Amino acid sequence: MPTVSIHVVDHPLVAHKLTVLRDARTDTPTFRSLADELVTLLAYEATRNAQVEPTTVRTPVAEAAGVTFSGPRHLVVPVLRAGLGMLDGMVRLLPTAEVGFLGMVRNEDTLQASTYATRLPEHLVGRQCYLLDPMLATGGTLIAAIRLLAERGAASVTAVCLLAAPEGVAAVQKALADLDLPVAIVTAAIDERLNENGYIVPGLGDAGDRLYGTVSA
Ligand SMILES: O=P(O)(O)OC[C@H]1O[C@H](OP(=O)(O)OP(=O)(O)O)[C@H](O)[C@@H]1O
Ligand SMILES: O=c1cc[nH]c(=O)[nH]1
Ligand SMILES: [Mg+2]
Repeated sequence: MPTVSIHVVDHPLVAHKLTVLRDARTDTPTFRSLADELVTLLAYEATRNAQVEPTTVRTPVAEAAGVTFSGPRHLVVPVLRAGLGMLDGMVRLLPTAEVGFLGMVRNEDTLQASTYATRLPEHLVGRQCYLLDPMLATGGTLIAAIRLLAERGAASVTAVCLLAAPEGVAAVQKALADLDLPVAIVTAAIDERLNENGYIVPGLGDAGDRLYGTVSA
């Protein structure tokens, strides 16, 4: 089994929301709330392998068999800045998760990612981790973020991305083939390609700018 598995969520609600998100006419407030809704739908798929153990509860009528989360608390890590726009949508489904932060930025000339902030637990042994980053373009950002979580002992890493480029998916699979923990990418779509500026085509533009109303130089 490859270390990195890819899950494209095929659902009309996801496809509809993504279409409006892509639309250049969609304003920032609408973009933000749609991204939030879309993440919650992706989170449903991303948490499919959440560890649970059997338990029982007493209903008003009888004893019922059920499950409860097991193992150490989940860790949710938005990759600043744009990943912050995905945090509420994710923790809506995982309210008991701990939240860590990674600040990363891609140099738009070299397309190399660098890390400017790290606020994570030192040890992640046994913990299921969820990385939030809307755009998987060249893959440089995600590769560095996943490696960092793996080095700290994460039991698994699931990256939730709104959009991915085929080049980025291939780069992540190649770069992380040596890892011995399960890595998954859950996304709403894999687009056609990257353009000469490293942007996803057709994509949705710069996710951070569209979420926060800024304009890239
Ligand atoms: O796959 P890659 O080629 O590494 O590119 C993807 C990264 O680029 C964007 O972040 P950006 O650097 O624009 O930072 P921002 O979130 O602060 O806008 C995006 O949110 C990803 O983190
Ligand atoms: O298409 C892209 C590529 C990188 N970052 C973005 O925000 N959009
Ligand atoms: Mg940006």
